Amino acid sequence: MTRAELFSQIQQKSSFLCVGLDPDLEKIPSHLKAESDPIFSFCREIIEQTADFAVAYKPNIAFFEALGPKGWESLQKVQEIIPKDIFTIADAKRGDIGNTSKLYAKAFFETMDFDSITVAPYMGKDSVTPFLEFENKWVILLALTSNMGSLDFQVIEDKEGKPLFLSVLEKSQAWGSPENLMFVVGATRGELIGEVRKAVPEHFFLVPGVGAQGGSLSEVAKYGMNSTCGLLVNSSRGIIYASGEKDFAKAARKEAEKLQIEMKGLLDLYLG
Ligand SMILES: O=c1ccn([C@@H]2O[C@H](COP(=O)(O)O)[C@@H](O)[C@H]2O)c(=O)[nH]1
Repeated sequence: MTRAELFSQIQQKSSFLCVGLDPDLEKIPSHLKAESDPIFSFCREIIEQTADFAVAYKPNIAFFEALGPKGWESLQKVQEIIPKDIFTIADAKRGDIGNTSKLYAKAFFETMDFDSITVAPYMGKDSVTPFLEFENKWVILLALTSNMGSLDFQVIEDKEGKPLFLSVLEKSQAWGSPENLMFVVGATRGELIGEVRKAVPEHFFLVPGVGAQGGSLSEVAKYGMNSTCGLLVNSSRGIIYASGEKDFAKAARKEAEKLQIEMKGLLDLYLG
């Protein structure tokens, strides 16, 4: 999917919502456990009920691979039923020496057909560029993450006072372009989102951390929105576990709709 197509989806749906698919066998409603593939059934119902409001889905690979071969099978099935006009993100946080990254890229872009993958920048250029060699596919590079531990390394300043996350943004911009490179920026990072936006005015951000982690959607839009929205805001637990009962998918729909309504207001406010 191109950046223009993504923005067009955002405009059509008045939404920049990414629904996170983090299906945990211990949390899904118990009636689904009688199904042959409970994880797939859970995700399918969530997707069916939220697709009107979502411009992206982000399966977190950990929740699938933890289940072994069966989990990979569920993941492949989930990826295949996501409507083709909706952007897909494999939240896998990969990255290794070039030779190995190439195979990670093949796994998620060819064996499976995800539009994008999250990648850790720590191993540098040769660990990231193999993912960027695939046409119409995206790398979403970790820049300033939503967790407390992001303060351990990402904000450490160099001799000139520049924090590490800004060095990551500046350096990596040369590896790709706003057409194939996005950045992960946590919703919990408040005003720092504005610093990231200054460094990379054109690129899309994947923003996890609203909902269960308490990040503010209005702050994200205030500091992070650009003229083509430039934001995919993710909520996982806040949507998919809105209810643990038989009505879980309807409850997920309500939560997704609430976020979409708030997003429409923000798009109207900032983009007119
Ligand atoms: O900085 C990051 C990067 C990735 N994540 C992932 O996003 C979702 C968030 O889930 P919630 O339930 O909405 O908190 C989850 O898959 C994380 O692994 C992140 O939270 N922060």
